Amino acid sequence: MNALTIGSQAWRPALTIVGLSVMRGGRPILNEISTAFAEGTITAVVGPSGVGKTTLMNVLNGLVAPQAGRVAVAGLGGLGEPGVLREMRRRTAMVFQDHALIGRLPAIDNVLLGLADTRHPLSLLPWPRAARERAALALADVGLLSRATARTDTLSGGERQRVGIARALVRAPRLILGDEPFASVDPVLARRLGGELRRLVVRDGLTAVLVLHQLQLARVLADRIVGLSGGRVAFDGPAGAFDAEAEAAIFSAPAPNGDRVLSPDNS
Ligand SMILES: Nc1ncnc2c1ncn2[C@@H]1O[C@H](COP(=O)(O)OP(=O)(O)OP(=O)(O)O)[C@@H](O)[C@H]1O
Repeated sequence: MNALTIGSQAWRPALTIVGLSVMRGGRPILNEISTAFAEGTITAVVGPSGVGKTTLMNVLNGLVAPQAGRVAVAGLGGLGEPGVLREMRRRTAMVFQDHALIGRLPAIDNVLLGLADTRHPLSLLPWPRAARERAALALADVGLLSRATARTDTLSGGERQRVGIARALVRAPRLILGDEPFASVDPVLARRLGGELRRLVVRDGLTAVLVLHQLQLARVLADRIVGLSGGRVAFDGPAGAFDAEAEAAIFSAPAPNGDRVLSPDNS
């Protein structure tokens, strides 16, 4: 795959999307989208409500099949080709705003649930030592090792968010997909957690694609912003170039029902 340029830097694309079109409920949602996501970077996907951000994430994790176009995974091939989706899922971790953690379990046991697909679903055996060590390392990566044995429902909102991120990281993913991962925490904490995630993305050369509503967060956290409007890519460039004009072009476009769309940070 060709190098992906962000600003003046060239990156190795991990995922490349070419001519992607998706229909939902008989309506075209995404129209001939082409873009790429690079290793060692965070890409923020932004755009008005209903534009198709979650739909795009669902195409990337294979939950929604496109009507046209191709998603190519570096070193593997197209998502529709035999075995590629399975391997892609193995390499992918999802980060949610609500991690659906089990409150009565210690934090480390919630992290171990990230490895659930590595053993028999009905296994009653204790987790092997190697798995517990991986979980402890993931908790250390998010600065929460000291709370490993604390019941999850005694942790703060930010600490629970870190447990959720550790549960994603314990899978040793190459790709992190997040749909509004910081929507349930305040902007200051969102920035801090985002910064921690960013450090790991850079350290391990991961590829992160995050749907973000908070544009200020997208600007400081992401290397690159992909802005969707009217089913198309209306902005695709370095986060630093996502200026007021770019924001207005995306969020002032008429919504399908004719309403004007307000920018999320100003509404
Ligand atoms: N299963 C479905 N069946 C029919 N239409 C759907 C389905 N899922 C999504 N849609 C429609 O596709 C469009 C895009 O939805 P999507 O959830 O991708 O938007 P979004 O940009 O993530 O919105 P938001 O920011 O509000 O979460 C919406 O009009 C939605 O109603």
